[in-house]
Amino acid sequence: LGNGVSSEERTLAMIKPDGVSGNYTDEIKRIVVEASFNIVKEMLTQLDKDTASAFYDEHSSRSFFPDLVTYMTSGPVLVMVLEKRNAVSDWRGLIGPTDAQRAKISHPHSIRALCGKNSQKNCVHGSDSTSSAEREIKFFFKDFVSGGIASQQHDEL
Ligand SMILES: Nc1ncnc2c1ncn2[C@@H]1O[C@H](COP(=O)(O)OP(=O)(O)OP(=O)(O)O)[C@@H](O)[C@H]1O
Repeated sequence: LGNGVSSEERTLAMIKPDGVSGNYTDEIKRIVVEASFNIVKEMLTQLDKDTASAFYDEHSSRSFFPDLVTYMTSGPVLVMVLEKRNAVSDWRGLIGPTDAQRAKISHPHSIRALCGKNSQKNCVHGSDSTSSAEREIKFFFKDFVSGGIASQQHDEL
């Protein structure tokens, strides 16, 4: 098209504290690259309580929320922006179901089957829709324009 618009889609992926501390980062990144995702941003960061709570705000009324925040702040996480066609659903497919115990049975080749432990310690995160992806990418990478026209951030000058 020549106007910078691409048909690529972006999603936010995160290797959660158990994945990073369990040394699964290299293996997960190998799976990401083999599945033809382009890693366009990455950041190793330690979430504090406010940041983890804000990220999972939609679950704030759930009984597991305090434990979820404790888990997500228990060590560094690796946040990545992944790009390919159908990135959101393809990444959700690769990570498998939320409950890693179930993943081991129903999706034995999924990432959560590989490195998750249960319904909380499930090793990785993936945006569940294109609108969540856009929100989550902005959450971690404020200046990063999601959705294809990433090269035009300076034209307000
Ligand atoms: N029943 C539960 N008990 C404990 N923790 C849970 C439970 N359900 C979900 N969680 C935790 O909260 C996170 C968010 O839950 P959600 O239902 O959005 O799952 P998900 O979309 O598969 O996971 P994520 O949003 O992290 O990719 C889960 O990934 C998990 O860490």
